[in-house]
Amino acid sequence: MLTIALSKGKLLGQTLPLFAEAGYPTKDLTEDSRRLVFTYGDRGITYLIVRPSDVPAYVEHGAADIGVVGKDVLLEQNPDVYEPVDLKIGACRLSVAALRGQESRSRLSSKVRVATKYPTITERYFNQKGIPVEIIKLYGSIELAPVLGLADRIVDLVETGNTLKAHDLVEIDVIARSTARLIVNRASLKLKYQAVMSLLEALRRTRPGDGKMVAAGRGGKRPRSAERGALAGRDRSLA
Ligand SMILES: Nc1ncnc2c1ncn2[C@@H]1O[C@H](COP(=O)(O)OP(=O)(O)OP(=O)(O)O)[C@@H](O)[C@H]1O
Ligand SMILES: O=P(O)(O)OC[C@H]1O[C@H](OP(=O)(O)OP(=O)(O)O)[C@H](O)[C@@H]1O
Repeated sequence: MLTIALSKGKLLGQTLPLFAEAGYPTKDLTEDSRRLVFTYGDRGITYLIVRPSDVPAYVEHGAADIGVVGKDVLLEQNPDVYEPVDLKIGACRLSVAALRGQESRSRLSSKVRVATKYPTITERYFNQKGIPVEIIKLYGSIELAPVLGLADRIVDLVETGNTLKAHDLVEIDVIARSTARLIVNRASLKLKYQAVMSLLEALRRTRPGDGKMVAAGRGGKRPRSAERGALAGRDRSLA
C-alpha cells in the first residue's frame, strides 16, 4: 500500500487531474469533501488530505510514503526527503513587497520589520543582504501587515499580483520561484521501490521534460550509493 499526502487548499484541485491522468484512482475525492483519508484498497493507494505545511512532516517521518507540496514550503522547512518530480502546477513566486512609496530603505529605521509565513527564508534573505531584520510571523492575510503599520515589508507568495495591487503594495524583489513537487520518504524508496517508481514514472509521463531525482533537504544531502545505483538507470541526474 502506498500512502500519499496531498496538500489541501489551492493545490488539491490541480493535483487530482494529474493523478487521474497518470492512471491513479481519484473517484469521490473532491476538494470540498470533509473526509481526510481516501483508501482505494484494490489499487493499493491511500491518500491523506493534509495542510500544505504539514506534508513534509508526514513524509519525512514515514506516515506517508509520498507527498505533494509547494517548493516554497520545502525551502522553508528543508525536510530530509527526496524531491524527484516537479509537477509544474501551483506556479508562483516568493517576493518581498512594500507599500507604494515606501520601497526605499532610507525611509526605514535600522531594523526592517518583515511580516511573513516564511521566517527561515526571510531571515536568510535579509542576513545575506546584511540588513538587520525583525520577523513578524503570521499565518495568513500577510498583505494586511504593512497597511496597518505592523510591518515595513512582507515576504509572501505572488501569482497574479492582484492581492498586492488591492493593498497598494509593490513587489521589490523575487526571492524564489515555486511549483508543486512530489516528495518521497527515504525508506519508502527502498522498501516500496516498485510502487514508488511506478507512480513517479506515470506522473513524469504527464509532465514531459521533467525527471530529476534530487535530495530536497538537509542542505542537499545526497542519496546513499545503493539508492543512487537503484535509480541511476532511470534517472541520470542522480548518478
Ligand atoms: N496565489 C497562488 N498561486 C499559485 N500557487 C499558490 C498561490 N498561493 C499558494 N500557492 C501554492 O499552493 C500552496 C498551498 O497554498 P494554500 O494557500 O492552499 O495553503 P496555505 O494556506 O498556504 O497552507 P497552510 O494552511 O499550510 O499555511 C503554497 O504552498 C504554494 O506552493
Ligand atoms: O498574486 P495573487 O494571485 O493575488 O496571489 C497571492 C495570494 O495568494 C496567497 O494567499 P492565499 O489565498 O493562500 O491566502 P492566505 O493569505 O491565507 O495565505 C498568497 O499568500 C497571496 O496572498
